[in-house]
Amino acid sequence: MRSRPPFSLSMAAVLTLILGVVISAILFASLRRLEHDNADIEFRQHAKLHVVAIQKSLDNSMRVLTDINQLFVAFGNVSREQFRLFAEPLLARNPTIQALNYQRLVYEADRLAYEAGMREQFPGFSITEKINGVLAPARPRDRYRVVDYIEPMQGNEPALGFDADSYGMQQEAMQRAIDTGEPSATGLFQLLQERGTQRGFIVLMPVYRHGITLTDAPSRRAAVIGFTAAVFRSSDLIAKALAVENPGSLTMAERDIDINVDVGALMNPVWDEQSLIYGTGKLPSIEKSAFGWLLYDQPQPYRQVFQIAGKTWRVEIATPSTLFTKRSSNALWALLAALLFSGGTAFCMQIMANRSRRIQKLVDERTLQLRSVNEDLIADIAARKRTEQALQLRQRAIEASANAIIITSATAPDYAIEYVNPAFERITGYTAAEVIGRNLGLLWEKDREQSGIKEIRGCTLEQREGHAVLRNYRKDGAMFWSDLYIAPVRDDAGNVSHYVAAQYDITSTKRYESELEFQTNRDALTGLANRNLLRDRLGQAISYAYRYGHPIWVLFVDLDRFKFINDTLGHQAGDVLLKAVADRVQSSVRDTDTVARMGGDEFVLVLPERTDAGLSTGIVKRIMDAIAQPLTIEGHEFFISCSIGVSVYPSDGATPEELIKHADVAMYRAKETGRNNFQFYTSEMNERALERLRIEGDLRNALERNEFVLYYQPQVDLRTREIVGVEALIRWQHPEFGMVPPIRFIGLAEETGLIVPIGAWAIQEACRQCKKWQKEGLGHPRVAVNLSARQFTQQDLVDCVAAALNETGLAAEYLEIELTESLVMADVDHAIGILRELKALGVQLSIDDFGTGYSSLSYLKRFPIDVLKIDRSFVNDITIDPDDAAIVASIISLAHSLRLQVIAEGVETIEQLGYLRKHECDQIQGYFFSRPIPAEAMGRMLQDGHRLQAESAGTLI
Ligand SMILES: Nc1nc2c(ncn2[C@@H]2O[C@H](COP(=O)(O)O[C@H]3[C@@H](O)[C@H](n4cnc5c(=O)[nH]c(N)nc54)O[C@@H]3COP(=O)(O)O)[C@@H](O)[C@H]2O)c(=O)[nH]1
Repeated sequence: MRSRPPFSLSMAAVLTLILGVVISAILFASLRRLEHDNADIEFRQHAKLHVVAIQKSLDNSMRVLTDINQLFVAFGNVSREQFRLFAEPLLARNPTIQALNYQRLVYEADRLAYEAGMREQFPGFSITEKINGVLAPARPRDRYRVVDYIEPMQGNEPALGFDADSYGMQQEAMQRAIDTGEPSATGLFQLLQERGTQRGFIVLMPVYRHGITLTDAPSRRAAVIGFTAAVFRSSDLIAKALAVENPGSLTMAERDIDINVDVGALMNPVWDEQSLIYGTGKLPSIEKSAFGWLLYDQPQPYRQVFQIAGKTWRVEIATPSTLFTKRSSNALWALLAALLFSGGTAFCMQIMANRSRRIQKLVDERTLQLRSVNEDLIADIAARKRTEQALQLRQRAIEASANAIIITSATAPDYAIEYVNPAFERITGYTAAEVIGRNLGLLWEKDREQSGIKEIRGCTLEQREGHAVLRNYRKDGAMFWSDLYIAPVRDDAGNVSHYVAAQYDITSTKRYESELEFQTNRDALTGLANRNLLRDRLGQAISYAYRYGHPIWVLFVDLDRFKFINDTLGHQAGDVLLKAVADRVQSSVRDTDTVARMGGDEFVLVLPERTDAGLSTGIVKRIMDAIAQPLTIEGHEFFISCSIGVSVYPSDGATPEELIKHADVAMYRAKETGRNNFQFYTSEMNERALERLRIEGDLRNALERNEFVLYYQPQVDLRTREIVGVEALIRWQHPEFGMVPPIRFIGLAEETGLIVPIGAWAIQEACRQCKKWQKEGLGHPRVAVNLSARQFTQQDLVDCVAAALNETGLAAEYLEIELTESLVMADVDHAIGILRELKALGVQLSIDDFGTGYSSLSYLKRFPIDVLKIDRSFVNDITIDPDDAAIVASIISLAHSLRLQVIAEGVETIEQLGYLRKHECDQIQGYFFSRPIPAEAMGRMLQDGHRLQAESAGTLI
């Protein structure tokens, strides 16, 4: 049940009411003002009429008096009868006049006669005066102003014969009348004939002797014989005047003005009770208040002053204040009507406000309900939208998934596919249309021997989740690895209605795993086992051998001259060679044997002995033979040999590390004994290997200990037979091992980087020595210094050479830098840059071991070189190998065509010398002339002027 709202005034209603009241009040005030003004105007109009009436009445009376006076002027002597006849109609027409009389001036002398004559008509007549308030015969005096004629007689009898002069108050008026000849009124006094309390007055007008010319006051006084007078009862005069003016009504005020009118008429210009001849009400008091007009009708008093009969008359008309409702209630009614209207309007407003409030409340309630419903609706819509969006998102996510998603029916036995996403189509090559309705097994139907298939089947039978890695097959038959997750989908009742399967293509992962496995255990270049797998396999083999008491052979294979091939042909060619060797080695052994590559050109083989086939050196030879087979790389045929060290389990070691290390030591020994052979490990070999390690350690301190020396091998000019140069060749004077040849430590120094400071020392020392010889006057041979690969890549090589020249003072032209052909060909552009810088110093440049590499003629042209040095290996066989002889001849010819000097090294025999001379080789170097010798010996040779023997040269050629 709805509760009634608490009553409250609406603002609109209150404002309406206030406005209504204000308007009502204004309306009321306006109407009241109007009414009041109307009443005022009306009052003044009527007041004027009153005044006019009074004035007219007085004027008329004065005219009557004048008329009666004119009677005397006209006739001189007027009889009583004539007077009566004349006065009666005048009086009838002017009822305001109490009486008209003629006052005759009677002198004392004439009194008796006069009185006697009068008694004839009026027995007992005598001139009278008022003595002590009682009429009595007038006391004798000079002159009497006797009321002789009086009309009407009735009511005025006491006045007949009265000596008016006995009233002193008339003297002034009488004198004024005489002097002016005009009517002149007396003051107010009690008339003789008055019975009541009313006062009266008399207006006198002189009667002059007939025929006298009146020029001035004295003549008038002298000529005056009497007076005509009009007698007025003051109140009656005004009352009658007002009545005459407004006949049929008591007062004009009562009839016309409809208000009480106070009229005051005075014979005085100022208000004076004594001179008040007529008065009603409370005149002259007028109540005045600022808002009196609002509630009371009281017009402003009307005053008028005028002159009549020598007197100033003042008439004042006022009305007492009366409640306006007495005569005017329009304003009140209007006020009431306005108030009622305002109240009604306010009430209506209140009702409307209440109604609006109720409606508003209802609207609010409905709005709240609607809002609540709306919010619920919005929330519902939002929830639906979210659900829809979530569904769409899932749908899109499934569609966008990079992995295959399959939904199948849970109905056995088909478990038919109902949905597959685009990823499934992409991965398998099947379209959705092709697989829908079929069993997911179509992906592995040609490869059913997989354990994962059993797991997936178990999942569907037991209605559970599951996972399996499977080999699947695309529509085109290509295999791919699939990681398949399957899960049951339950309906609202909890029954399995479908299965959802997510299929991840893990082919790349599998490939990566196998690659990783390969990288972890395999040599990337050859695919052979790497160190890891080798250790693992060797460990397993040791375990097996240990258990069954079988021996194991570990072969350490190192290719001979591989570095040369690698340096000359480049890494790519080296790789080809290594792969070929790997294949040959692999195919030389049993599948169960392990072939590993240790890095570079080193291979290790694990050959466990088997009961069916024992181990023999035949296996080693077979391997060496396989490797020694000719090999063609980039069109060049190579014959490569190897050195093999063999260690045997258990005699040479019990661990993989020991066995590999000892095989390595044996391989070194094999190398030392002339390459292309094999050596079984012996304990002595180990000592030598240890010695090598020691040499490496000592090499680091050799420079500081000044253990290096330079030997010099002379270079002889074949035309002059004189020594024109020397090659500086380093030697290490080891405190224990004696003189160590460079072949034993240069490689080690290269590997360790020690070649850089050692090489720098060699350049410095060679320059110093050469300069010394020059200073000693031993001629000017140039000194050639070998530069290793590591030095050639040294940043400050040029600075180093320049410093050596500067510090020793050797002229650059006497220094020759020897670089191997393979070194400059490794990076031609770099080499050209360095060579140019070196050449800019002024030094000579020669290419060492020329012929062993593959110098391009175009490159050769670009190199700023001076000398080509024919490799010893060609020189060695020029007398027995026509090919080498041809090569040497070609090199000489080529060098000359390029305007280069040619020097042949390794000249040991006179035949070699003869061949070289024949082919115009420029210089030779070799044991034939001199081995490398210490500096002192070289100095002596220079000093001695040692020359190539002409006989020998000539003989041999
Ligand atoms: N980077 C540096 N390499 C150097 C330096 N000193 C030497 N070497 C290099 O060491 C290698 C071996 O040098 P070495 O044992 O001194 O052998 C030289 C000669 O003794 C040898 N030779 C000279 N004539 C003959 C000969 O008639 N028969 C023969 N069997 N051997 C001979 O040849 C070596 C000089 O060869 P090459 O340098 O190619 O002219 C060697 O490669 C040196 O380069 C060094 O300071 N720095």
